[in-house]
Amino acid sequence: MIGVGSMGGAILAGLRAPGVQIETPIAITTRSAESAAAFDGADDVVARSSETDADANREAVRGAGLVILAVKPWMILDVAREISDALEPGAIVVSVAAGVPTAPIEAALPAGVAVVRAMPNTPSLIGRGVTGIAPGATADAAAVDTVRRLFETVGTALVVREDQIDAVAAVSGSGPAYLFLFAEEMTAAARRLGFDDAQAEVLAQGTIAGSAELMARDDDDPAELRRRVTSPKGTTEQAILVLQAAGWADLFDRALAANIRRSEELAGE
Ligand SMILES: NC(=O)C1=CN([C@@H]2O[C@H](COP(=O)(O)OP(=O)(O)OC[C@H]3O[C@@H](n4cnc5c(N)ncnc54)[C@H](O)[C@@H]3O)[C@@H](O)[C@H]2O)C=CC1
Ligand SMILES: O=C(O)[C@@H]1CCC=N1
Repeated sequence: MIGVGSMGGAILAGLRAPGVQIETPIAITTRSAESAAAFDGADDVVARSSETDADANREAVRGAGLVILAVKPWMILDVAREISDALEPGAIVVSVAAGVPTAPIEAALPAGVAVVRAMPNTPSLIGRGVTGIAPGATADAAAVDTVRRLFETVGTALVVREDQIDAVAAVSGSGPAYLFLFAEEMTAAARRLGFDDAQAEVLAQGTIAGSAELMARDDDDPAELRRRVTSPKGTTEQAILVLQAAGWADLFDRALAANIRRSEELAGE
């Protein structure tokens, strides 16, 4: 894995969780020596720093059947070119970068290397990720299956067409941030109602976490779960009316469209 920041780190933590069966050691690189040193002593990870070792990325991919590129979108092509001559023939290269299509990555790599795009999210850290996977032109069904199984070890994986990956990023890739924003705002609103920080955290964040878990476990859809809270002529109804009057449906459409526009821009940067 090249790049072990927020997203790479979440995938790595999910892969290292007890019960996950994966061939080790996992070779990783980070930019700083300090973040690589955080893995000193681990017997399942070999970490290198690209800052202190110019060959770190090439060394990490040597002999690897599966390589995950988890650096920033604007660095993906440089890193692909950098590791190109060290890749095993037949290796699978997965890019989790937002925006960057498979075609330029394929062009930066040797023929015979399969490129697959994946759009994961940070709940992969706790084995609850959602990942969209799309093969590039060079990836066959076996390569897609390998990548799907990899991401299934850290959550749920969905194979989509590449032209749907930006939309996956807008919904599930970025999705955790929308929920955390909701949690921030609800906690702040609870504080403004007079609760102290600890109380506001329990009331707001405990409710969001419990509701998410209920939605995950209950077969009923969110509309039905909401109905069960919203007594006719009750209190919830009044709050929902205020929220809906703010134009939520349109707001979500506009937010997701802005997200997709940024992916399209990233493709050209
Ligand atoms: N953060 C998220 O929730 C998601 C991020 N992504 C994608 O994941 C990628 C990484 O994003 P984040 O993890 O958020 O960024 P980040 O900044 O937290 O992590 C980037 C990592 O790349 C490393 N790095 C930088 N230059 C390097 C080099 N030359 N060689 C080796 N490692 C190098 C850094 O040390 C760091 O570990 C992006 O392409 C992003 O679009 C995709 C889905 C969700
Ligand atoms: O914000 C970003 O660009 C990345 C892609 C999806 C989630 N985080």
